[in-house]
Parts: sequence; structure tokens; C-alpha cells
Amino acid sequence: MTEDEVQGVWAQITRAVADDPMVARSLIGQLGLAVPRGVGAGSLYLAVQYDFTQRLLDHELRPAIMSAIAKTPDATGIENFIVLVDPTLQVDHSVGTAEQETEADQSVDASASFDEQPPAAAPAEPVRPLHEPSPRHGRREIEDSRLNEKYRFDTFVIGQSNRFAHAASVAVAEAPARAYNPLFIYGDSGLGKTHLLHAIGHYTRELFPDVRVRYVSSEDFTNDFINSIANNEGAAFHQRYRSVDLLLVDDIQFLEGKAETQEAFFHTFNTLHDHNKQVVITSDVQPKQLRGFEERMLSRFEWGLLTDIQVPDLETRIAILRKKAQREQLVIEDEILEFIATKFSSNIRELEGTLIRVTAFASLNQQRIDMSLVQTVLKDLISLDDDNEVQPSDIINRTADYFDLSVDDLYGQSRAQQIALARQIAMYLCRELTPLSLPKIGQLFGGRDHTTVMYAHKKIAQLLKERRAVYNQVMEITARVKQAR
Ligand SMILES: Nc1ncnc2c1ncn2[C@@H]1O[C@H](COP(=O)(O)OP(=O)(O)OP(=O)(O)O)[C@@H](O)[C@H]1O
Repeated sequence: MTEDEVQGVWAQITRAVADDPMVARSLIGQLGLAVPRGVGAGSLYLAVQYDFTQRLLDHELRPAIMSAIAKTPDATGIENFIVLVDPTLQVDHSVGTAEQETEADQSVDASASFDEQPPAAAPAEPVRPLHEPSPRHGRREIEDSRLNEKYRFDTFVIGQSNRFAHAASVAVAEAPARAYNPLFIYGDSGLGKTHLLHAIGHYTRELFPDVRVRYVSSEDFTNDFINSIANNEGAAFHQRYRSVDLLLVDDIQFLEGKAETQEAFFHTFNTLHDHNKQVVITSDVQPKQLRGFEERMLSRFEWGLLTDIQVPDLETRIAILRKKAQREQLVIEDEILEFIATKFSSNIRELEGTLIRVTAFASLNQQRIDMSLVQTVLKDLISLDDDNEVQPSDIINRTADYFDLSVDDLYGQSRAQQIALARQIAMYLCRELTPLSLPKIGQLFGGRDHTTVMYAHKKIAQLLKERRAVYNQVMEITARVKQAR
């Protein structure tokens, strides 16, 4: 076959795959990232730039591509396809699949009707996210990105449950706005979505130091939006969010039912996407299951790549604990890590919290961490099943009871030492035992900022290791909360 014939056959195959109702729409765009290189010994050779695209074509899309080959008359003589990775490959995105072209058209139309600014036409050439270089980051900009130092790819443990989400995140960081835009990561609370978001931000900045990154929880986005209206600073709000190269949006489900904030987000999303800027979104459910969102927004979430994170298996949980122990320079036998990992299976935050309690107990009592110590500590931390979730109101009521305070004391502004400590313990436990995000917990405690909750969590985690009284209080309140269920 000549080069042109191979191109023609590949175009027919991609059209057939795009017409296949069994293929997820979010995967169809991947075909446009493959370049046919030729046919030899019955195999069609395709080149792609990334390992990740190779895996998608080879695994997720293999059945659909094979069936499209069988249906394509010009492909007689092709019995198989082989995908090779060529990191130097430049893909011409102007040659997309039929599906991609329709979507690109729709994006321009849809955004034109909502946005004051006419959207820029999609670039014909793939571009780096830095086609308009900005000055290197100063300290201020680094703080503005709001990235958490702790959450990086090298502290993230890869297992069966998160392998795909991790690979997609790395691919996005290595080539922002080129392959998977948006990247949508979903999964239950405490399984590592926020960790991956921050890791994408850090790694992207390492690779492209001039990239402007912004991490935002959807609650912070909402608050920013509301404040911008209240203070008549709409233009500054738009500027802040639309001038970034990489926007990382955490827990999008919290925009549920907030029509005006959604509208603001929709404009931001369109502007960034149209200007070839990367957006990564996390949620506790996949787009289809998000309630209270407009259809036009949900369909945009599915433009790029959807990937979930599942509950980690035992090996991964042990590996996570081992990594955490190494980071904290704790010497703990594998047998003990394994024991803890078998007790807490559905939330990694809870798993890590348990390790902190065990080490705190050992250091307060100046004991070695052995099995009997671990069993003593875990005695009261009975794992709850899913329909037996801890409610924040339980934590607040039990904490108030324990300290002989009223619930209003905990919600209120008093800085009296005892009340402040009780409030911080209640915040700590809300973070540890419920799926609530930091801003949500802040709201619960009289509309406090999420940084206050973060501070409380850090402070109590530290006091657990240093002050026996605090350790006992936290353990006792936890036991009461759990026994009350
Ligand atoms: N694979 C992993 N390797 C190492 N640490 C992990 C991994 N997955 C999760 N964690 C840790 O578990 C904790 C909870 O993770 P994270 O906050 O990212 O969860 P989440 O899915 O965003 O939860 P939520 O929906 O409640 O915000 C963090 O301390 C994170 O570092």
C-alpha cells in the first residue's frame, strides 16, 4: 500500500470506530492521536507519542478497531494492528475524527452564545501550553497556585485501583492541553483524587516552569465568585481564572444546584479549553451521575478522558502505609502494617489517620510498636460499613458533650483555650471520619475559612504525638462517635 492508501484506510477505520455505539465518546478522540505508518505482514502499524495512548489503543479500543478493520473493504489483507510509541511524533490535530470536528464546532457555537468574548478558533497546530510565555514564577505566584507540597507523584502509590488515573494524570502533566482535555477523575472520598490533582500541578511546573497553575476546590471557586459579585470585582475574578494554563478543580460535585456559579465556571472552562489550556476536574461520581448540573456542562466534562479511582486492594493499602511510614521515618514491621491495612479498607485518609494514632500512642508511652500495642489502639476504631457513615453532627455533639460545652460554643467565635481546643478536635475528627472537604467543614463551623480547618487538623495531628491528654480525648470521642452508630 502507498502512504496515501494507508492514510485513507486508517481514516475509514477511525470513522467506523467513531460510529460504533459500544465505544465511549471520550475514547474516540484518542484515534486522532495515532498516525498510520504502513502495512507489513498483515499488520497495520500505528505510531503514537505517549505510552498512555498506546495502552488505550491496545487495550480499551482494540476490539472496536479490530471490528472496524474487518468491516472496512479497503483493509483486506490487514489482520492486526500494532501500536508503536514515538516520542518525537508530532500529531496534526487539524486532521481529527468526524466526531472531534463536530465537537469542536459545537464548542465554538455553544460558548459564543454565553460568553461576552468571542472564542478563539481552535489552533490548527498542536501547541505547547506556553505559546504566550509568561515571566517565571515569583513567590507570590507559587503561593497563588495553592499546591500542597505533600502531594506529588513520587509519594503516590500505584496499584490496580488507580493505575489508569495515575497514567492519565502523568500524561496530562507531560503534555498539557494536548491529549486529554479535560481530564475528569472520579471516585469515592479519600481515595487520592486531590493527591493526583496537586501532583499534576507540581509535575507540570517542573517540566514547564513558566506554566501558570491554579488549584481550586469548587467551594473556593464559589466563594471567590460570590465575593467578586459582592465587591464588584467580576473582571478580576475572570482574569484570575482565565489567565491560567492549567486549572485544577477539586470536588466539582459541590457546584450542584448553584446555577450562577456553574455559569461562571462554564465560561471559564470554555475560555480555557478554546485557548488550548488544560483543565482537570475531580468529582465523587462520574459526570452522568452529577445531579443539578446543566446538560451542556456535563457533556463538556466528557470531551476528554474520564477515569475513575477505586478502593485499593490490600497490597496497595500496605504499600501506601509503608510509604507513609518511610516518609515519617517510622520503623514498623510489615506484619503490623498489614494488620492495619486489613482493618481499614475503604478510605485511605482513615488508613493514614490510624497509622498516626498508632505512632502517637507508641511515642507517648515510649513503647515499641508491636502487635499488642496496635490492637489496643485499634480496639475502639471499629471500621464502619458504608451505610453506617459518621455524620458531622454526631462528632460535634459528642465533642461538645465530652468537653461539657454547648454545640453553639463549637460553632461560635470564642477563643477561650478549652473551647478552641474542643473546636479543633471536632474539626480534626470531621476531616478524619467523614468525607467532607475542608471548605465544607469550615462552613459547618460558623463559616470559617478552609485554611482554619487545615490548621486545626495539622495542630491536632501534632498534639496527638506530644500530649497524652489530647491523645486520650481524641480516642475517647472517636470511640463514642462510633459506638453511637
Ligand atoms: N495511592 C496513594 N498513594 C499514597 N497516598 C495516597 C494514595 N491515595 C490516597 N492517598 C492519601 O490519602 C489521603 C486522602 O487522599 P485525597 O485527599 O487525595 O482523597 P480524595 O479522593 O481527594 O478525597 P475527597 O473526595 O474526600 O477530597 C491523602 O493524604 C493522600 O495523600
